[in-house]
Amino acid sequence: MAQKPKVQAALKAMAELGINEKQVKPVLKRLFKLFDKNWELIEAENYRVLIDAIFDEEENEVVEEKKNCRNYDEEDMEEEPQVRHEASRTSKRLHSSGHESSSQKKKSTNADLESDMEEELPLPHQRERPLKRLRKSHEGQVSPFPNTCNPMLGDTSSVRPKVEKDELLGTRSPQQPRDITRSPESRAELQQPISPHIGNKNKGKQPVMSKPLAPHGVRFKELVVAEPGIILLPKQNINTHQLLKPKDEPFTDDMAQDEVPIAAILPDPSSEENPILQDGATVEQNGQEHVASQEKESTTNGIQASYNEGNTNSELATIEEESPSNLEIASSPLGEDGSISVAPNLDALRKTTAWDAGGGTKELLCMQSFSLNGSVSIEHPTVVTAPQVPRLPLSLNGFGECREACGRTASNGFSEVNKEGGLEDSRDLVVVQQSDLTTDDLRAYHDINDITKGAERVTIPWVNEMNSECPLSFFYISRSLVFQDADVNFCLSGIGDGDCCSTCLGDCLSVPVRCACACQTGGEFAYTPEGLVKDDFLEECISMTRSPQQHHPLYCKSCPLERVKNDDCLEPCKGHSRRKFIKECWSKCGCVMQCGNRVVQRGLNCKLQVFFTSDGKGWGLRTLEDLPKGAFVCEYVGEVLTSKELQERNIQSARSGKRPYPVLLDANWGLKADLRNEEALCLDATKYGNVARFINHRCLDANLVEIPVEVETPDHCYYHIAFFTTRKVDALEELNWDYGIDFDDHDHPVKVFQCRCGSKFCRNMKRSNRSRSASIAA
Ligand SMILES: C[S@@+](CC[C@H](N)C(=O)[O-])C[C@H]1O[C@@H](n2cnc3c(N)ncnc32)[C@H](O)[C@@H]1O
Repeated sequence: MAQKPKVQAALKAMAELGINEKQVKPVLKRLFKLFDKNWELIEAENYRVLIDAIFDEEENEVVEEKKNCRNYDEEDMEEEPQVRHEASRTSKRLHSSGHESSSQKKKSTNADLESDMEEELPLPHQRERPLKRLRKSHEGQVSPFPNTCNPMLGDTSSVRPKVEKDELLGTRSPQQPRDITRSPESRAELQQPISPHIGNKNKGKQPVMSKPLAPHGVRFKELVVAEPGIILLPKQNINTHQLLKPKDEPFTDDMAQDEVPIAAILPDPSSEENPILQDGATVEQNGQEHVASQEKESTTNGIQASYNEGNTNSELATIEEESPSNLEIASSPLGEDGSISVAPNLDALRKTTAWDAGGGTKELLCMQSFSLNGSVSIEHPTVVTAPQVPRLPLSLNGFGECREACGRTASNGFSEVNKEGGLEDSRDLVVVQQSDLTTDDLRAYHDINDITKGAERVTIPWVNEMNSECPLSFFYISRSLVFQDADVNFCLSGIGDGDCCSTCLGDCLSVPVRCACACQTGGEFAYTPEGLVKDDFLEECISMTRSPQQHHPLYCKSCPLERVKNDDCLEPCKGHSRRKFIKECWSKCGCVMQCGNRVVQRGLNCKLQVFFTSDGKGWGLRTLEDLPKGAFVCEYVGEVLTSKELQERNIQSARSGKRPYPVLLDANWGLKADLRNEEALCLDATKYGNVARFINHRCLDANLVEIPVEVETPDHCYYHIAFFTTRKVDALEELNWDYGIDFDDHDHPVKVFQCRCGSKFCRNMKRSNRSRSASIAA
């Protein structure tokens, strides 16, 4: 009986979620036994386990009902099947909304819960499968499952979703988003497994870590509404990542644990030379001393300078001088989106902002300082202007939205506005496994008119003319965000005078004298006044990508990729493509946002469309307008991971069958001696990404080339990967880039997928041919 108050508390908590006692008690009882009477486990994270188990229970019931329904169908073929299915669903809802099913009745007649808990009864449905959904209740929130996303309707949590007539009749159009506003009961439907990607193995059935809130996670500042339209940003570390369950990703092929990220170049395996470097020197593949030292003179002075500067206390003084000012963040896609105040403080954390271009949600993330004793706190001002944006209801994976019914929201995945106009972050929401989402759910999740959910300057529709599949869910972000440990330092003090053009005015391109930023880009502006990459610059970038061996790849003395494997024996570096950088003007520059040397930072601006390819590559991206050669299309946006974090994800993904799909930011890896793991970065767009995650691979003659672009930091560790057209691209052509995969590398079996690029230079095809001829020869 000692548990009674706890039982009551649990029942109360569930009641607040709209789950009635009769549903809760038998589940609670089982958990109690399962966890050996350990209430802590049951209570953890606002009864997360309990909620999950209740959903599981419901799911089983749904399956049971479906089975019964099927049996019934067999007996009675007269009734129209779709109607029956929907009727079954309706009946499920009715059961859930208070009308007891016979099974529930049985359960509800159990003896008193407390006394039951003391008994050592066999557990009827003891599951080994751990949590299916994660939930964190929201303080002060009336109901986490509002039945409406219309803020004007107030709390309607007690109202059950009515079954629409067309839903009953199965007449809802396939493109019509279903009302994703559900009661907890109706959410049982979401748990029914789906297979958006046929052939996906292990569809998200791996366990979720039940360890709550381990110390990783994207740390976003919580947005708190002080008054409509004004958001305060209290300091808080939020472990969003932990709330995200692994989900099926759009990358459908197996990748080995030691997968090579797609930006890694792999030297010709026939080449014997893969020199191990000595004394910090990098050596090119033919054994000559590497040109890294020359490179350092020409390209890494800035790096060194910024590190040195960054480490001095005098920088703090500089920051203090500048602190009262509001600085425009030029990296905003719109430039004018907001300003930041640079406030000196001695926090261990450095924060910066990333926000959508729609003028709505601001996401903040914390970035660890690596150089200063103090830190620069870049806080976004209180300028969120979407007070009337509705709070999202229970959403599909915790981040979806009810756009159809509610109009456009400013959310791009990290926070959302509640009924009162308050912003909430994603941790308050239920996370549903990707594999649990039905096609209809996904259709509702993605705005068919804009997969970016308003995060970009332009809308990007998606279309599937091939089948009924929908893009899998992911968090659309328009700017890369640090996952956790990456030393990304958007520190104004880190930008030396030589790295910016503070004395410039207007448009740097319009004056004959090259500004400091141009000097950082090899002495010339990379862009034409029309905003295209200059032909010779572009050609060199293309050549470096297509023939990396001719451009002397860079070899790390101790490659971060190899280092993090924790092997006893450190493997030699496999080589990294040499790159040409573009340095754009930024906040310390005196020029205007429309300066011709600010292209990537102004964000995506082409008419694009996500579409389902007809040649077996899944989703792809195409242009809806003709694009000239050298045009900026988009950048590759994702989570910024360290090489170690990448390795951890690789290990996890090898276990789960899902993998990250990283692109290395390795352009300076061979240049900087003793690169720390936290400086060896990559972008992973698996969960958080932008439209670039839909761009498919094409061997060699791709119509896009990736060019490293530095905006906020000149250290070459973190930079933007921007895609530019390699030639004129016609409207409706699919966009593609060469992932740099070496399908021939047997040491690292990176058979990410069976390449269907269709290029006559296809490396995968060549390999298949070679192995075929080898087997014929044998
Ligand atoms: C970055 S995603 C591109 C978007 C992806 N097609 C989708 O449906 O979400 C990379 C994945 O797309 C598929 N893919 C990309 N290029 C391909 C190609 N040339 N041939 C076959 N599959 C390709 C592979 O499954 C690969 O793992």
